[in-house]
Amino acid sequence: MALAYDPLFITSDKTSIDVPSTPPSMILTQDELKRIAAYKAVDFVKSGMVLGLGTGSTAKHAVARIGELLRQGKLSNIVGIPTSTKTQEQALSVGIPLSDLDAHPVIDLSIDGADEVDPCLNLVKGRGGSLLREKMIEGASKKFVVIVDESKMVKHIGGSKLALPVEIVPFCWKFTAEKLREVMEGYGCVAKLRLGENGEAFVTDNGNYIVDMYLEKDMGDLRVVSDEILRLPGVVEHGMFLDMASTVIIAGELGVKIKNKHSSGCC
Ligand SMILES: O=C(CO)[C@H](O)[C@H](O)COP(=O)(O)O
Repeated sequence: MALAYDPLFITSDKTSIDVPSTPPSMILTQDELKRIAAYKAVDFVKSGMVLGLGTGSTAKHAVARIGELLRQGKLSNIVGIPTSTKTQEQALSVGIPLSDLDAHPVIDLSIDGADEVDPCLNLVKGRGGSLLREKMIEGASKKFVVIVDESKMVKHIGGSKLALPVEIVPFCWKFTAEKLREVMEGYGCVAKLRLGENGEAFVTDNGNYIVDMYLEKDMGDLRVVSDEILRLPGVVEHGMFLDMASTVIIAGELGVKIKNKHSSGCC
């Protein structure tokens, strides 16, 4: 029997979604799934909150929704802390008052997308290039809600064909990229400087470069690998967000699934 898609259908942490033997009657695009996850996360937003505003094609739906609720008078007294200049522009365009971490060192709630999520809610982020500000802001948040479509769920982060991003200073970037490759050699690493649309090095909002680390093997102990990367002079930050997410909202063809950190069985 085909299952109809119901965006309000929410499974609990431990419930797995059964894959129907026939396709669902309503196929949603990846962007529609992202929007559903984003809207569900905005349900956590209350008037008076300081909010970390994420970056990317999923987070932009949350920013748009917060702006809409402010305009409708359903939310008030919100302060947004944007994780990129792009999000800053969007948030201003939809009427969200903005501030920064200096003025608001404690954030009530951050909402952002991710590139990969593992069963323990560890993340890879930064394929959009905003990993440093995202890690600073989301790390300062009492609650960090991650919004993804189901394609982002993986068994092990960093082990997919997509890269683990590392932000590095531009000074002698080849030297740092080579040191990174050496540290990650055991995982079959190819390190590539990220290029922008103009074919030049992609430059982050912080004036840095990004090296994308393509790994053939799963990383072992993520904390050990994280420490090894961060110890390298020239490295600013990497895209592994370990033990940071409080909740992950996953939108799939069969509905929305919410996973909480304390019931993931890992923490
Ligand atoms: O980390 C990020 C940007 O630095 C994004 O959150 C991540 O790349 C997911 O993006 P999208 O929602 O477009 O799939």
